[in-house]
Amino acid sequence: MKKIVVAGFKGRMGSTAAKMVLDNEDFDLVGVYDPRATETSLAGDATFNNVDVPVFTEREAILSVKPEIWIDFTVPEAAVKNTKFALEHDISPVVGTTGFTDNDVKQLQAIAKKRQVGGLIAPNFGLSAVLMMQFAKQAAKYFPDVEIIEMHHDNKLDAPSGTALKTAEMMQKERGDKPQGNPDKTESLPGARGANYHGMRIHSVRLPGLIAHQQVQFGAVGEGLTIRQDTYDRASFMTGVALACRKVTDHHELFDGLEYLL
Ligand SMILES: NC(=O)c1ccc[n+]([C@@H]2O[C@H](COP(=O)([O-])OP(=O)(O)OC[C@H]3O[C@@H](n4cnc5c(N)ncnc54)[C@H](O)[C@@H]3O)[C@@H](O)[C@H]2O)c1
Ligand SMILES: O=C(O)C1=N[C@H](C(=O)O)CCC1
Repeated sequence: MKKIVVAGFKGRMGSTAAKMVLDNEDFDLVGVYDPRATETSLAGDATFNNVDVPVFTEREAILSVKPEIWIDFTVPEAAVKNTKFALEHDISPVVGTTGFTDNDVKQLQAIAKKRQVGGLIAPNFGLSAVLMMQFAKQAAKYFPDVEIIEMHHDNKLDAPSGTALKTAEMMQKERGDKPQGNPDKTESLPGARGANYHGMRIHSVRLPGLIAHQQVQFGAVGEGLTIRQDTYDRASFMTGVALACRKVTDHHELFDGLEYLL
């Protein structure tokens, strides 16, 4: 049984992940962590089947339950520190928190390599999102003019989304740098044309009712192509999280994207 701790268990994704761990017979939920928690055990919480799992509000204390895997759905600033902490204690991180910079990822990968610990940081654990990114990369080779419209719930902290940034990075590898639109354009309202990633524009929509959605829209003379992905339920991320928990400990490096474990 894989001994797993979930950081951010009071949140939308952390609570879904903790339930997923409890629901899988090859996983053992040895602890949950969230500074926001006031209880000391999950016993008495029907959401988590009243199981007697210790609740931690201090990171160091988690070492007492000797986890092998650290699932993280927290906030960017905490997640970078949590991932470093996990790696330095030979715990394999499975991180879904978004907002990591390229530099954060590189530094964490260096720690993982040095300590020979396997792990994963993935901006999106949905299989449809992984495929959407791969299809977009493929299309960008032939259609370099593209804009990303990402749409999320209005409680989301980071913008653009981790998925949009990763999609743009993957497409940039195919299309390179290319300014788009009219070079003489003006913006009567600043930001009207969205964020600029190597010439590609990214637009972030935040609305109640949404979960996570993305449209990658390509345009060329006389034709267009739109690739769209929709997440209707956070449960959809759990197949990818469970897969990562089963596979990361077979590796000795920190991967940046679920596609490396599929
Ligand atoms: N990779 C994916 O597939 C995927 C899917 C959904 C969301 N996300 C990302 O997951 C993250 C969490 O999203 P959410 O909607 O669950 O947010 P949320 O606000 O509902 O939950 C975040 C939780 O983290 C806790 N937290 C804050 N600081 C912490 C710390 N130092 N240690 C432990 N916990 C801490 C908060 O108290 C809160 O309960 C976001 O970055 C989001 O973009 C990723
Ligand atoms: O709910 C969120 O926040 C999500 N964030 C991810 C991102 O930033 O790409 C994607 C899944 C949902």
